[in-house]
Amino acid sequence: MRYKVAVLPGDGIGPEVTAQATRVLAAAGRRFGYDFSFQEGLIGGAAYDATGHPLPEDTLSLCRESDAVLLGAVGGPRWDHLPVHLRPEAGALLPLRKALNVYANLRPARVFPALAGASTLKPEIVRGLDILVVRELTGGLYFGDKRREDIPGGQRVVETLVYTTEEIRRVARRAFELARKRRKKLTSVDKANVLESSRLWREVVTFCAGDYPDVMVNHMLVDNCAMQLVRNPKQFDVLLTENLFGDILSDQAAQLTGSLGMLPSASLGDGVGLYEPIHGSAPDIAGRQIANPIAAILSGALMLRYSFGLEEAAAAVEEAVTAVLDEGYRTPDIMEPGKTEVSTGEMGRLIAERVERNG
Ligand SMILES: NC(=O)c1ccc[n+]([C@@H]2O[C@H](COP(=O)([O-])OP(=O)(O)OC[C@H]3O[C@@H](n4cnc5c(N)ncnc54)[C@H](O)[C@@H]3O)[C@@H](O)[C@H]2O)c1
Ligand SMILES: CC(C)[C@H](C(=O)O)[C@@H](O)C(=O)O
Ligand SMILES: [Mg+2]
Repeated sequence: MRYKVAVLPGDGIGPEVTAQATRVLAAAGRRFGYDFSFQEGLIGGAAYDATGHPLPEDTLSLCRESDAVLLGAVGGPRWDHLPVHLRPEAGALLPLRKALNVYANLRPARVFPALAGASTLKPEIVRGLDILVVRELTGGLYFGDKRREDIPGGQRVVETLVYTTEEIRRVARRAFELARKRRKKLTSVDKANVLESSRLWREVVTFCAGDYPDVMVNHMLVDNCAMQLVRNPKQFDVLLTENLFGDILSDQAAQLTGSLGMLPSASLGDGVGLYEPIHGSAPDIAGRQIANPIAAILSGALMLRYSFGLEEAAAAVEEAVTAVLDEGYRTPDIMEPGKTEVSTGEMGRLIAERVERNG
């Protein structure tokens, strides 16, 4: 079987980590007898520099014609001065998510056994942690009308937060389905004490819950949730929330696992899936082969699972990550005394070799 994967390395550490993710996917293909063809496309600042636009039409067609998309990261200070429609984030990443209609963003935060001591929290608080953040990805403040206007004495900005019943329902149903396959607990996070959009969110989630009587549901205000995530994160199974809250809470959840460099994501709609680590282009460490490629590699595993249904291959990649961490190999962001520090490329090679040998 042949799968066509569009690879969009992007900016900063994006190319360094996607190179390791494709290396591991190729190894999984050799082991399990699948053929992955990787076709690269330009996105972000790299695309702007080469073509004058951060999301060239060619890239969009490549993604639409592929079976799945693997993205590194976009953005960086070099492009921050550009008008908003040409910036890597607002001009490329958000339009790509919208174009693929990937409204459900799955961000699993799992603490690998070897990394319970790498978190900044006490090991007993995070050991065994396994949370799935389900973030709505194509609505909310990110996509509402915005404008900036001059007023006497300064300026005035308007941002619009729009959600429809259907937008909430489709992501909620995905989250309930996922909760059903896990520990059957769903926490919906909102700001219903202030925001009208959150009141609708809560109503729709409550209505959907009627179809999933086996899933235990609770609602939590986002400020409390941020606190609970560091106080007692193991109370959570699936965390369902809107776009902006999900962005913030997932970076926070990532740190529970030891590093932002550990958290993968799958963005799913009804067509082509988009897979990306949740971290950004990390300009502070780019080009030095010290970035952690595990988030990108685990995003590849999510692609195997959710886009291709190759559960055995997905599990083999996750087991290989577990094994390599158990053997004591670490990139600098998760380094601890007595462990062996390796580069981005070495970490990718070790995981790929494991996958190919025995998972
Ligand atoms: N999906 C994306 O493309 C995406 C996501 C987030 C941020 N960004 C963009 O990236 C740029 C930088 O943003 P930022 O610095 O706020 O966030 P960031 O996620 O790039 O980095 C935050 C911190 O985490 C570290 N870090 C991130 N990934 C790492 C990895 N794999 N291994 C080791 N350390 C890692 C960085 O070195 C930095 O100290 C901005 O332009 C931002 O808009 C893009
Ligand atoms: C770069 C930015 C637009 C993006 C987001 O906020 O969605 C990023 O932070 C992420 O988490 O994927
Ligand atoms: Mg983010």
